[in-house]
Amino acid sequence: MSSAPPYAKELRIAQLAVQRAAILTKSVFNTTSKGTLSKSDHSPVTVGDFGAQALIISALKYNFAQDEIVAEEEAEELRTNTDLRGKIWGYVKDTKLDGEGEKELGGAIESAESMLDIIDLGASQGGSKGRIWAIDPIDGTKGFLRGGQYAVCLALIVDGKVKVGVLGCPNLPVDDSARIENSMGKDQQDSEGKGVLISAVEGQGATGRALSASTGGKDDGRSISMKPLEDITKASFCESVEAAHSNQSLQAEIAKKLGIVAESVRMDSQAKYASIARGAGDIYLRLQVKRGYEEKIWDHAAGVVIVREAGGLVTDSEGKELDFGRGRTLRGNSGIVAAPKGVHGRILDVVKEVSAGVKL
Ligand SMILES: Nc1ncnc2c1ncn2[C@@H]1O[C@H](COP(=O)(O)O)[C@@H](O)[C@H]1OP(=O)(O)O
Ligand SMILES: [Mg+2]
Ligand SMILES: [Mg+2]
Ligand SMILES: [Mg+2]
Repeated sequence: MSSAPPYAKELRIAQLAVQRAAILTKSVFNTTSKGTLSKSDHSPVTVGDFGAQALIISALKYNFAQDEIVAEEEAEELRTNTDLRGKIWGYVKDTKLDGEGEKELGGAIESAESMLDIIDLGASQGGSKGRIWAIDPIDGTKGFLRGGQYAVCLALIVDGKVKVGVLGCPNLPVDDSARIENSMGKDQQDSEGKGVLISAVEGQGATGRALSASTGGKDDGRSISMKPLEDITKASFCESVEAAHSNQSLQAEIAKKLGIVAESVRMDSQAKYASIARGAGDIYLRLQVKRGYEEKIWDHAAGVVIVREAGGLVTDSEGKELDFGRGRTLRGNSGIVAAPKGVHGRILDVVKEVSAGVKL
C-alpha cells in the first residue's frame, strides 16, 4: 500500500480553507459597504479581511490544534465596534463549502464572540522552531477594494522553512496562459467558475486549479511551471501597483540595463508570484522604497514555495535566501527578486550594480 506524500493533509486542509475564505471575500466584494477601517499604518482593512482570517484560523485549529499561527489582522477594534463585528459575523456564519469539504474544516464558528477570539489566535510571534502557519486573509486589500487583484494566502512554515503554500486568486483567469495585464481595477469576476487556486509542497511541484472546483473529489489540479526564458530582453517585470511598496524608478533602470523593452505589468498582491509561477509573467521585483521597511512573512511565504516549486529562485536584493524564522517579519532581508533559475543570477548582478549607487 502506498502512503500519502508528506504534508498531504496540510495541503488538503489549506486548499479547502482558502477556497472557503475566498467565497466570503467574493461575497463581501459584491456588497456596497465593505466596512473599511484604516489601520495605524494607514493601510485599509475590511469585513473581508477579518472574516476570511476567522474562517481560515477556525479550520486550522480544528485540524492542527497544536500549531502556531501568524496572521495579519487582530480583533481589538471589533471588541468595541459592535456594528462592524455584526457585519463580519453576518458573512462568517453563512459561508460554507459544498459537500465533504465543510466537514473536514470542522463546520461553523459558534458565535460572534468566539469569532473574535479565533481572529486573535493569529498573534503568534513566529520564530525558527516548530510548525507555524502564516495567513494573509486578503493580500492586496487596496486591489480588492478597487476590483483588481488580491490573494487569500496561507503557508505552513516548519523550523523556519516554508513547506506548503496556497494562494487563492479570485480575480485571475483560470487559464494559465492568459496574458496578464496591468491591473488598475475592474478585474473582478462576478460569475461563478472564475479565479484560480495555486498550491505547492516543497519537493512535490506546484499545481493550479479552478478556485471553484468541487471540494468533494480528489482534484490534484494541473502541474504548473515558469516560462523558460531564453532571451532575457523578451521578459517582463511583474510589479506592485502601489508606488510606495516597491521602487519603481530603480526597477525601470534595472529593466533598461537588462535590455527589457516591455512595460512592467502592475498588479496588487501575491497574484504576482502566482502569475510568474504559471508562466503568465516572468520576473517579480520588489525593491525597497524606504530604508527599514520589514516585509511581513504572510506577504511572501506561500508565493516563495510556489515559485521555487515551479522552477524559480527567490532571494532578497542582496542574493540572500529569505529567512522565515526571524519572527513576524523578514527582518534579515531587504527586497525580493523572484525569477526563473537560469536567469536569476544575471538579474541579481544588475540589481546589485544599480542599487549600489542608491541611498534610501
Ligand atoms: N512601505 C511598504 N513597502 C513594501 N510593502 C508594503 C509597504 N507598506 C505595506 N506593504 C505591504 O504590501 C502588501 C501589498 O503589496 P503589493 O503592492 O505587492 O500588492 C501589503 O500586504 C502590505 O503589507 P501589510 O498590509 O502587511 O502592511
Ligand atoms: Mg493589510
Ligand atoms: Mg499583504
Ligand atoms: Mg492583508
